[in-house]
Amino acid sequence: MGLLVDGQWQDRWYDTQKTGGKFVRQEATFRHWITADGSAGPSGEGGFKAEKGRYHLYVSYACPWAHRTLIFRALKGLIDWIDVSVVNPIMLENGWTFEPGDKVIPDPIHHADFLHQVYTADTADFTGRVTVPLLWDKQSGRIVSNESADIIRMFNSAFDTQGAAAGDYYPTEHKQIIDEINERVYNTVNNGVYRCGFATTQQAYAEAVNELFDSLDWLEGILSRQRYLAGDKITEADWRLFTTLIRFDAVYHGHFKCNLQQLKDYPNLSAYVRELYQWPGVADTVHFDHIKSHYYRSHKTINPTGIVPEGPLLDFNAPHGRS
Ligand SMILES: N[C@@H](CCC(=O)N[C@@H](CS)C(=O)NCC(=O)O)C(=O)O
Repeated sequence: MGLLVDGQWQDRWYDTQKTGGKFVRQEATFRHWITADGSAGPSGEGGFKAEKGRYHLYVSYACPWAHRTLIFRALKGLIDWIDVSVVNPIMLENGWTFEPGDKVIPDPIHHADFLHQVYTADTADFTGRVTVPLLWDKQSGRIVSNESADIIRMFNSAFDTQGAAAGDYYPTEHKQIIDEINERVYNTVNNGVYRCGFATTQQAYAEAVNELFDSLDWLEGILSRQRYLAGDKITEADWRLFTTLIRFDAVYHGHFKCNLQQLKDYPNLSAYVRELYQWPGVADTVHFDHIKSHYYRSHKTINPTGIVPEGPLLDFNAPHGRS
């Protein structure tokens, strides 16, 4: 684990000393948008028009943020439009790599050994973390975005006039409620599990774990009254929650010490995760081999032996009963 400083790779773990043991995630750096006509989006510059075959997505199958983008690519029928490279799940002193391994898909554009080379191909003196997902424009030779929340919004609508699959996961009438849910889910659940796992003081961990389980109780309550988080239709808010929940019992409960309960202790949340897993196209985006080996083998400060546990045994194909 490391970062680029003036274009040079440095092997450094997250510094939590200045923040009282708390893990603080850095803001993404590249914030341009693909739009239907190439006009500028809500941030960044214009010039990124939605076109078949023009963009390339770099992901890790382990990463919950990258996972969102793979789900939207599948839901919106963009699999043949946007090619994907998949990094090796083990992230150590060189950060994300394309070291050959099961399900690793190499980089056909830069033939990179390391993901940081793709960042410096855009900005030679780049300073910052080298994260997935990363969306690359083959035409201009530039990074479009490394922010998953933006990338799923682009995939949701930018390609619609050119024949993407139907479905609007951020409908105008529900934007406000989706934004409100996203805000709490991001801070206390999506990033909350990392705040538990990467905390380096008891107090920082305790704060994060209590907020996480308060939010899971709140979400369980919502799902006991309605089918999806924003009402009777599935939205972006559900998919953003899903990528954390699907990893919960397998990695966050043990490895990140999110262990006041397991997901299976929440009847509504666990049935809901099964329903979303069984959604057409979604199971193909879930790879527990990469998920488990990434977390247990990459974070040496948390799991020095690198041993990957055999369990728990999970069956996301069991009937969900949420009709
Ligand atoms: N804001 C980013 C966060 C992405 C992110 O942190 N990805 C992790 C993998 S789960 C990563 O690549 N971490 C490498 C690092 O921080 O050095 C997004 O949502 O796209």
